[in-house]
Amino acid sequence: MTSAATVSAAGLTLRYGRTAALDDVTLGLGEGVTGLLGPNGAGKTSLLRVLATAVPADRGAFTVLGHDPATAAGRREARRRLGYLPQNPGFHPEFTAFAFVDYVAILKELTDRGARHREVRRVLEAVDLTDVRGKRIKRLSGGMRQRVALAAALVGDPGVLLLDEPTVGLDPEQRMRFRELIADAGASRTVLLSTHQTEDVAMLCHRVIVMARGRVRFAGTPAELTARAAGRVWIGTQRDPGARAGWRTGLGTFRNVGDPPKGADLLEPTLEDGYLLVLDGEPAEVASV
Ligand SMILES: Nc1ncnc2c1ncn2[C@@H]1O[C@H](COP(=O)(O)OP(=O)(O)OP(=O)(O)O)[C@@H](O)[C@H]1O
Repeated sequence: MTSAATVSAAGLTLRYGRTAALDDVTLGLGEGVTGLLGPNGAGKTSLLRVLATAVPADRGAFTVLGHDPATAAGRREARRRLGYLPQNPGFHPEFTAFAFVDYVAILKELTDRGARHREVRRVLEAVDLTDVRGKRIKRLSGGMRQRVALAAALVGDPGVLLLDEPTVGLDPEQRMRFRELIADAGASRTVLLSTHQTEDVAMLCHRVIVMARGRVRFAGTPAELTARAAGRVWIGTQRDPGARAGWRTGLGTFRNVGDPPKGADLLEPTLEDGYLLVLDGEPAEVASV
């Protein structure tokens, strides 16, 4: 479903002292939801912060819907088209849901009070929070707070949404509900979704990017990532020496991922199996996203 890239990045590099949070990241995003997977410290938040224009990269360039944030005018245009849900949204707990989203709308330059309030009501409705819009944020559940943060990111109907681990801490039902909202948002936009949940990616995403140590290690479809583990997952009575990863299941057997022995009892791979193999020093395979 992707056609022309809506977000293109080339050679993005961001260093913190000796750590390369981003190391020569090149990618292209299109409409739909792209999942961003990677272990702790992989650089996911750094990538989202750079693309959100919250932090400038040390090297490299990118465009958002054709606008280049390297120039002041381009940055203003890019920011008008971006919605960003950061990892820790930093709510003021005394704000009501409405007041918080309204505050974000003011920051997004919606100066006409009537039009702004209509927009705030629209985005709160889109995330199903109309009934609690007058409640203080400190009185809302974690799932509701995440929806307030998503509403804030949706203000102004941005063409590009950057979501940093929005499903963390949600119970399965809330997570399902949140996935639906993200899928809706991705129907007509570009969404980049950072997550540790491989099920989020399997159930929701059109594309997936895997990062490790600041580099893109894989970019392709969820099916392509899962296919990386075809013929490489097997069941055994112990962790196999040929396994790159292996763990005891609830049934007491071992699920092994790696190089199976002859005659191994092979299992259908999951996206998580493919992800584990990509992380285990597999050669980088970067298709266009
Ligand atoms: N402000 C900072 N100062 C110093 N180092 C930083 C800073 N922000 C990030 N880093 C480092 O950059 C690297 C990438 O961090 P980043 O937060 O982007 O990873 P991540 O993939 O989002 O991790 P997580 O899954 O734990 O959120 C890590 O080594 C981290 O310690």
